[in-house]
Amino acid sequence: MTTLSSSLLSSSSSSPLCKSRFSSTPLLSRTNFISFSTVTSPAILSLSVKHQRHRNSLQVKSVASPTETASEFDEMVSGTKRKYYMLGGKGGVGKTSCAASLAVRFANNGHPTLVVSTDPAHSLSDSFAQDLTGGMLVPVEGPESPLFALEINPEKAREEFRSASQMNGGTGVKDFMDGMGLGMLVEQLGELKLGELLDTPPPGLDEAIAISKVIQFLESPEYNMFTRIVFDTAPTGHTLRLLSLPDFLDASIGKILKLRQKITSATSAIKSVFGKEDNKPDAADKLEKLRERMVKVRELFRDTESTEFVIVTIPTVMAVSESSRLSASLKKESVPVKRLVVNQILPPSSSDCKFCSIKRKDQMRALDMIREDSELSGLTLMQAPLVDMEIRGVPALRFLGDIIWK
Ligand SMILES: Nc1ncnc2c1ncn2[C@@H]1O[C@H](COP(=O)(O)OP(=O)(O)OP(=O)(O)O)[C@@H](O)[C@H]1O
Repeated sequence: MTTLSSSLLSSSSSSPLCKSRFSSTPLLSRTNFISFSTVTSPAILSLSVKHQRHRNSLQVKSVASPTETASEFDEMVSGTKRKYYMLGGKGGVGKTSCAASLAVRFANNGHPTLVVSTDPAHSLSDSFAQDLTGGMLVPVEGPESPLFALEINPEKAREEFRSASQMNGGTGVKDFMDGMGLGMLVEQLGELKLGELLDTPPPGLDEAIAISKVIQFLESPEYNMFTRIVFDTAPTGHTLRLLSLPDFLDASIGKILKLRQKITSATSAIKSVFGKEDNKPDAADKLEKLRERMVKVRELFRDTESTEFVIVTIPTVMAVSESSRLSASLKKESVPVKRLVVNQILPPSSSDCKFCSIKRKDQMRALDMIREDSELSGLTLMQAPLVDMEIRGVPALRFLGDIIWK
């Protein structure tokens, strides 16, 4: 266990691993960046070990001391029981890159893995440089064990949800009930505001539906081979709403089902007199299944045995503040959180331009904030350097994953 800020941000003697790709750019000309294209070994962060000052108690994984035996990743990768990793944080901090790199790392360590984007603004396809759209599982080429990716189309998933709910509260039932003089009863369905909810979905609804859709996939025998499921979730606000949504939806669907029961018993006598058939015999079943899946989503998020929420952040005051709030909210909702990934850290450099030295100081301040933050200081930190090119495709993700997930 070592300190974070000093070890990461102290200058290092020049290293063959750090080469500038910006030599023609005046602002960045004297800065050393981690270069994916020039680096062959992922052991970049060990460079900073000799510069660390033991200043605080933060646990920093990638600069592990020689006495440490089991790594964080050893813990994450061990066991064949299915585990879920949800990666979330502020918009643009690198959630997708970190989620995709973790999925590649699991697949390269023997786990058949599924990586799912539940962010309505998907970037998994961009990250893997492969078309993953279509709402179905797509095999990703490259890793040693099977890796599949899934981008859930939120609108399509919402439509399915809507049609399942309308089977009980839609115009078909209303017309029939109106015909029976019982329209008033059906109007109560309107008060549940489910239709409104689906017309202007609150942040989090798409994700709740997306995750329930994943559970639906995983229930089928053809997909039960997956032992690691990695979720690339939507930015913080959506995720927080998602946590309370399953309860809310569960309650709404529960009310609909109760009302349905009332309607059914009130009309069954009339139906038998008129000899009318119930033309949607499985509607309640479908809705009940949906409700059950929502309950599973809620349980999944709180299951310390199989699920972990990993917060991804960058070393800026704004991102750290948001991560702290996210951590507090997750704790309040009893969602298990153990690790914090700090992404885009400027790697050690022998010489700094003015821009970089200011940036470094800024990052140092943010890293100190993490160390002093009551919410974040208890988490194990995993660091990712800022690399000098966009992380796209399996080789680049593998490179990043080998650095972060140690
Ligand atoms: N460590 C890094 N070094 C260099 N570039 C990075 C790093 N991490 C992420 N990026 C780049 O930053 C951009 C945003 O990353 P990414 O899409 O992973 O973020 P995100 O948090 O998922 O974004 P959003 O909230 O919009 O979904 C991408 O272009 C990605 O390649």
